[in-house]
Parts: sequence; structure tokens; C-alpha cells
Amino acid sequence: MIVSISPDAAISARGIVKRYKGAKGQEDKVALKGIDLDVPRGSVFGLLGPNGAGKSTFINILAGLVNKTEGSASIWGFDIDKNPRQARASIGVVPQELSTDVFFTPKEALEIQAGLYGVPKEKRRTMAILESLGLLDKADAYVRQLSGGMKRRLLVAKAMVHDPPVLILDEPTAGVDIELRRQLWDQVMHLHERGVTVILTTHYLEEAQELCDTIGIIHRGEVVTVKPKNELIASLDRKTLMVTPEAEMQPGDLASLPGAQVKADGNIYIDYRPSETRVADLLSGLNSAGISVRDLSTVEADLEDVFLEMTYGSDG
Ligand SMILES: Nc1ncnc2c1ncn2[C@@H]1O[C@H](COP(=O)(O)OP(=O)(O)OP(=O)(O)O)[C@@H](O)[C@H]1O
Repeated sequence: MIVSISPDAAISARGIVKRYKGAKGQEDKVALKGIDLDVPRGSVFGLLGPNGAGKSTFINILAGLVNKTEGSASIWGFDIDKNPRQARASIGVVPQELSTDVFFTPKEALEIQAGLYGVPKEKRRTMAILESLGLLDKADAYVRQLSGGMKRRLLVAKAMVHDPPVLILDEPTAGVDIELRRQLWDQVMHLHERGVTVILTTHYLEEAQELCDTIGIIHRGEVVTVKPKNELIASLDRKTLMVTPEAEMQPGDLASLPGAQVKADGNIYIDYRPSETRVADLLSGLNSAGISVRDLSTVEADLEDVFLEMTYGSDG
């Protein structure tokens, strides 16, 4: 275990344990079993894990909404126990649910939020924040008149009023349609370009694949891996060669090629480990089996494969 928190990280956690007290007669629930995690400054970090893995508990501890049982953590170098005010000022959290204040306008909602964070009037950037999230023309509309996507962007705006260097988005695109998802992805990348460290939890692995440069996977209250995304995918050491044969395949054609199979689309699929097998060797195997190749391509493993291997792979 790494012992001390790392002040250079955007978020650094060591040995975080969370034990929820059981209701009468029920056992305690250990939701986090000793989380060690460093989120690099400037990254877009994907925190992935199956339902109940402990993601929300971890985020809520960082946000100061849940008390940890053991361990230490810092946000932008501020220890959450020793410097709770500075730690909290360094983080913005966009919650999962659409709990917006329907009776206010976006402008009012942001002013109220800035007040809660103690941002002095002369330092507030209400209109600039609304503009950066494409909500300027809705500044004085009632929140209840906003579309679902606009409400979500307003939640991001509210999390940004105190200009935190770290922004956490909890399931930012759960239940939104493809177009809105795209819009939110654009907003995330825009924040990233401005230097904000973004941490997002998501169930959509393609979202993490598209947006995140670093991935942490939590499973049953433990961190099972943290790696740059590309390294993580490469570490699976698994690829598939897809070959379109010249002629229709006959039963027995692939007998001499272990791991090769013909799928309903008529193509041949061969799974292989790039560290052990070269594509040239697979092709010469096909050649020896008398199969002429019309076309070929290789398919890399993706985050979904990694996720399944790291989580469900260890069940049972
Ligand atoms: N207030 C609570 N009291 C008791 N147990 C809790 C409480 N909050 C969460 N848990 C339990 O702790 C574990 C982790 O929950 P948590 O919500 O952190 O997971 P998660 O990874 O965020 O899941 P999801 O993706 O479903 O939101 C779960 O088993 C959950 O039932």
C-alpha cells in the first residue's frame, strides 16, 4: 500500500474505508475496503464499477457529504480533515439526479449557489458561466421551462460557481438521448481544455472510452486497477483478426486453425494474443488451409472487454 497522500494529485486517497451501520439486527455494510487512488491533475478520469461497487460513497466522502470510517484524502493538495474548507472549495460535484430549483431562473440559481459557497458578489461569474454552458439566452427563463439537457447543463454550471479546479460528474448522461449525450460530452471536453480536472462515473463504457484518458475500476469496495486508458486496453493482450474469404467456407475448412470460427456474416474470426502471435503467422495458417483472403482487418479489445474481465471475471 502507498502510505502517504500525494499532494501533486488532483485527488489523492489512501486507505479509505466506509462502514455503514446496519439497521437493527442487520450487519454493518463495508462499502469501501481501503481505497488507494490518485487522480492526476488535468486528466479526464473515469471511475467505473458495477452497481453497488462504492463509487457514490467515495465521491460523497470527497464532497464532504458522507463521513469516512478510516483513511485520508486530499483534494488539490488540501487534506479533507485538516483543511476541510479549502478541500471543499477545490471541488464541484454534479449530482446524478435532476434536482433543480424549478422556481428560480438559471441566473438566480447560480447567484444563490455562489452565496452558499461564500463567493463575494464582485467575484461572481454568473453570466460567464451561463455563457460557457450555452445557457446565456435562458438566464432569465424559469428552470421548469428548460429542456432536460439544459437542466443538466445548469447542474454543471452550479457546480462551477466557485471555480473549482476539480469537477466530479456522477453519471452525467444517465437516461439522456444520444444528442444530449453528445452535447454534454462537448461540455466536458471544453472544461478539460480549460484545465479543469474532470472525474466522471458512468455505466456507459463507450462514454469512458470516448472521453477519459485515465480509468479506475472499483469492484466491491476495492480499486482493482488504475491505468491510462490505452495501456489498460493493451494490457488485455487480446485482438481479433477478421478475414473475408474469397470463397464460401465449407465444414472442416478451419480444422487446422485453432481458435478460428466462421460467423453468420460469412467472415472468419480468429482471436489471438498480439504478444505471442503475429498476423503474418495467422495468414500463413490460412494459406496452408487453402483459404484465399479477399479482405482483412483487426479488431482491438475495448473498455467493455477490460471491464468484464476485471469485474465479472472474478465472480463465482
Ligand atoms: N446509507 C447507506 N446505508 C447502508 N448501506 C449503504 C448506504 N449507501 C450505500 N450503501 C451500500 O454501500 C454499497 C456501495 O454503494 P454505492 O452507492 O456507493 O455504490 P455505487 O458504486 O455508487 O453504485 P451505483 O452505481 O448503483 O450508484 C452498496 O452495497 C450499498 O447498498
